[in-house]
Amino acid sequence: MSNQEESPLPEGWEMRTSRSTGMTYFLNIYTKKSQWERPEAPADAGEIRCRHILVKHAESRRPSSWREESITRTKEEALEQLKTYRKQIVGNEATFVDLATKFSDCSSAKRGGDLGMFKRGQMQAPFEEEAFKLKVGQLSKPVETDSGFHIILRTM
Ligand SMILES: Cn1nc(-c2ccccc2)cc1C(=O)N[C@H](Cc1nc2ccccc2[nH]1)C(=O)O
Repeated sequence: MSNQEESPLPEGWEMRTSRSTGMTYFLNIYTKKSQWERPEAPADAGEIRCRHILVKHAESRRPSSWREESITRTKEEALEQLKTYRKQIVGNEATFVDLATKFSDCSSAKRGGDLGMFKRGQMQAPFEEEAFKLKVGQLSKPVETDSGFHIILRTM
């Protein structure tokens, strides 16, 4: 068995055997697309699902939310508050869903921060770029968009 056949496949791929030819092929478990060539990079997830916590500030695109009619905190204050939430989650002092429900400035707070499934091209670029890098279950670092500062948890 060659080294290649022994090394694990990149995330999101499965090795399969063709019923008709007996040849090995590779299946992207997200898009269900297959290829003959052994993949060298994680499978592109055509569509993912994430939760997020958003802390807006006075310079946000819409400095208002279900929590506060007029959001006046500074960008620095917003980022510090979001970092505090992230520390609480990483330290198991609070759950992502609980903090998102109570404190996220996005209307998705009512769903524990769940944004549902989305494809590339649907979210603001910095958010999309970070979200599609995440593995399922992974928590992002703080990400800035025109809406404010986010932390993202990929769930699917
Ligand atoms: C992108 N999106 N999805 C929902 C949503 C999803 C599910 C259930 C309820 C609301 C709200 C939003 C949204 O744009 N909310 C904005 C804030 C915001 N800006 C975002 C930028 C990127 C990703 C999520 C973001 N959420 C707002 O409430 O001012």
